Amino acid sequence: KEKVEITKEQQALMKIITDAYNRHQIPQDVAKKLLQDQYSAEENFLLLTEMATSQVQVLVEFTKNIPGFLSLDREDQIALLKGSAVEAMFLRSAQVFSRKMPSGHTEVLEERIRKSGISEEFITPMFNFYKSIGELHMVQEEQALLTTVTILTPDRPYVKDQQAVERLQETMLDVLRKLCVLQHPQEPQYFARLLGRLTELRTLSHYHTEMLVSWRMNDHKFTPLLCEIWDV
Ligand SMILES: Cc1cc(OCc2c(-c3c(Cl)cncc3Cl)noc2C(C)C)ccc1-c1ccc2c(C(=O)O)cn(C)c2c1
Repeated sequence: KEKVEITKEQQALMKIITDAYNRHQIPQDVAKKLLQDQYSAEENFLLLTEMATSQVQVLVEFTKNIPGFLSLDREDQIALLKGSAVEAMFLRSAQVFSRKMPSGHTEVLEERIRKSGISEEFITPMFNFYKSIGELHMVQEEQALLTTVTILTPDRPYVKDQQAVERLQETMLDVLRKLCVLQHPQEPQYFARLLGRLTELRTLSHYHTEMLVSWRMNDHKFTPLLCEIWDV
């Protein structure tokens, strides 16, 4: 039985990424708006759009703290952010649901998502994903590393130097694999289950493109930042 050991530099890498992940969160005043009492589909859409915009800003700041990311080709950095934003946001909102936010927030957030003009065919897989993430009971280091692995996916559209991204992603995957073995010794398949969620994320991301199209058709407006990152 090989002894799994996280090296000193892997420990340091994990600390940088986890601290950055915890430091960059949606500001409380934005999150609090979820509790205001208007519940129309319009109001819900506007609130969620504000959450998404704030979340993208948080994501950009977090990504800058991934060791090696800023050394990548500038255009590749943009391509990675555009290509992974939706998946990173699904991961984050899933973790918000599984973390059980302050009393009532989770229910309110679920209610607003269910009543924001998203068709049932997308709501079901979305909440199934939230549930499957919750069942993993990830520690915060695993959450931060899984988000980092998602951002560092080499085969996003328009990435030129895929090898450079692959090298960074492999570094993160190695730490995540060891962490899973150490955190879940009784579950040798845990790391494989985590990576399975990344496949589920890709499917959700395709659904999301259709969600955007149907919102557009109903003349819903997005913010400039979301238009840029989602090409809407
Ligand atoms: C919960 C949500 C939704 C959201 O996007 C909302 C949307 C989505 C969509 C959908 Cl519904 C579900 N998952 C992912 C997407 Cl990206 N698709 O389009 C939109 C808008 C443009 C209508 C963006 C961000 C959060 C979010 C994330 C983190 C936190 C957080 C914390 O970290 O402490 C506290 N709060 C209240 C959070 C809210």
